[in-house]
Parts: sequence; C-alpha cells; structure tokens
Amino acid sequence: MKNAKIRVKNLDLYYGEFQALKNIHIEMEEGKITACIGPSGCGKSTFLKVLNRMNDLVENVKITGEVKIDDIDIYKDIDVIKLRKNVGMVFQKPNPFPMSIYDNVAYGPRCHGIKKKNILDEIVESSLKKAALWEEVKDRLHKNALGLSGGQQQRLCIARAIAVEPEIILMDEPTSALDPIATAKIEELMEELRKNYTIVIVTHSMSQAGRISDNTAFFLNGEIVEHGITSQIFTNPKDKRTEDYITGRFG
Ligand SMILES: Nc1ncnc2c1ncn2[C@@H]1O[C@H](COP(=O)(O)OP(=O)(O)OP(=O)(O)O)[C@@H](O)[C@H]1O
Repeated sequence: MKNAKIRVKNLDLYYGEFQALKNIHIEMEEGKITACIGPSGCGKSTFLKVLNRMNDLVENVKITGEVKIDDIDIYKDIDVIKLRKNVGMVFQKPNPFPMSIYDNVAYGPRCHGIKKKNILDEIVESSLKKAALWEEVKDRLHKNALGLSGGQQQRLCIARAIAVEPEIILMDEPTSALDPIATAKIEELMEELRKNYTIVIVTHSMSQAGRISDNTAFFLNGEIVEHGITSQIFTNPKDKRTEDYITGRFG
C-alpha cells in the first residue's frame, strides 16, 4: 500500500505464556478510519494498545514483529513520549481529569512545555471546536469537567487527545457507555475528524463499523482473519468465520 500510515508485520504478543496476538499483518491508510471488530477477548484492545505502546505498562508482555508508523519502527529507537503525543487514545469510559474543562484540554500542551496563556487559550478553543463541544462549554470553561454529561465528557476526551496535535487517534469502544444521541454526535464528529487524522476504532457494534469506517479488520482468537474495505467485508466476506460473525451467528 502506497500511503500506509501504519504497517504491522509478523506481530506476536504474549501476556506471560498466553499469546494474545498471533502473526498480525495489516496496513492502515492515512486519513482513513479502520474498525477492529470481533468477539470479546479476541485481542482488539491489545492490538490498539500496541500502536502507542500502552502495553509497555503491563508486566510480562512480550512483543515481537514490526510495527511501523510513517516507516519508523515504534519498538526501536523511539521516544515513547513523542509516540504517545503522535498517537492519541480515547477510552471506552469517558475519563476526564477531575479539573476544569479548560485544564483538561490544556493539560497535554502544558506537559509539552506550552505555558503562554494566549497560546493555551487558542489551543483550548480550537480543540474544543474540532471536538464539536465549544458551543456547549464556552461559557463554563473553568467549571469542573465532571459536571458534563457522559457524551460531553467523551467529546472533551477527544478534545484533550487532539490538543497535542496527534496524527493518529485510537478509540477503544468510544461510544459503548453512551446513549444513542451522544453516540450519533461522536459518530458525526468522527466523520469530521477523518479529514485530518488516521483513526483506528474498536467497536462491538457492527452497524457502527458499517456506518463510520472505511476499512474493517475482523479479529478472532488473536488473529486477523480478514481485513479490507468495510463494504466488501460486510457484503461479501471471503472467510466463512467473518460471515458467521457479521451475520450474528457467534460472538
Ligand atoms: N494485562 C493482561 N494480562 C493477561 N492477559 C490479558 C491482559 N490483557 C488482556 N489479556 C487477555 O488477552 C486476551 C485479549 O484481550 P483484549 O482485551 O485485547 O480483547 P478484546 O478483543 O479487546 O476484548 P473485549 O472486546 O472484551 O474488550 C484476552 O484473553 C484477555 O484476557
């Protein structure tokens, strides 16, 4: 693939003796949304965390193979802080810090050394605008973020991720704790974000994967059984196991 942003080759991951990812090969295109689907426990979250080395924090993890972002092997000679700045993450449960809306968004830029108030003000405003939250919070930026609704909190977490200017955003079931209206807002937002970011999302919702993603990877027991263009995976899967999963026969 010519414009792959992420290239994964021969990736194996073990938690102790247990192999959670098996010989993963996948390339993900720049500026596209890739959905990772598959039954519970098949390795989707583990795979997502490989992409910003979050698994480094887990004891007894062993990873072999190659994971390249922009042709740089992220498991060799790389500053992990820089990597995580470039590869942001949004989790299943909105997890704003117990501080003001403003400080949540300014947190990352401050950690990276930005101190000037006018610059932080700009970053906070533009990040909240990109996360489609600005209009709802512009009059209460200094109120505690925990006072926001779940859907607003999740958009705040997206604004927080965007504030350090990543190129890739990982989303681990970002709407599973939200109601349908908040979910629709996040999906709309993702549509908007895909213009500027490469997004990898784990979702349990087939309909969500169908609606929002360009490409889909189907995981089963630590392997990627099949990946390709979402419409093709959903209408004409090559592997019987993919077909069984998407038609609801298991999982
Ligand atoms: N820190 C860990 N230590 C040991 N085993 C782990 C750890 N994290 C995950 N696992 C195991 O690795 C496998 C893959 O887990 P993972 O969370 O990646 O699956 P998943 O597909 O994201 O599941 P779900 O859809 O339920 O979130 C599971 O069998 C899980 O029990």
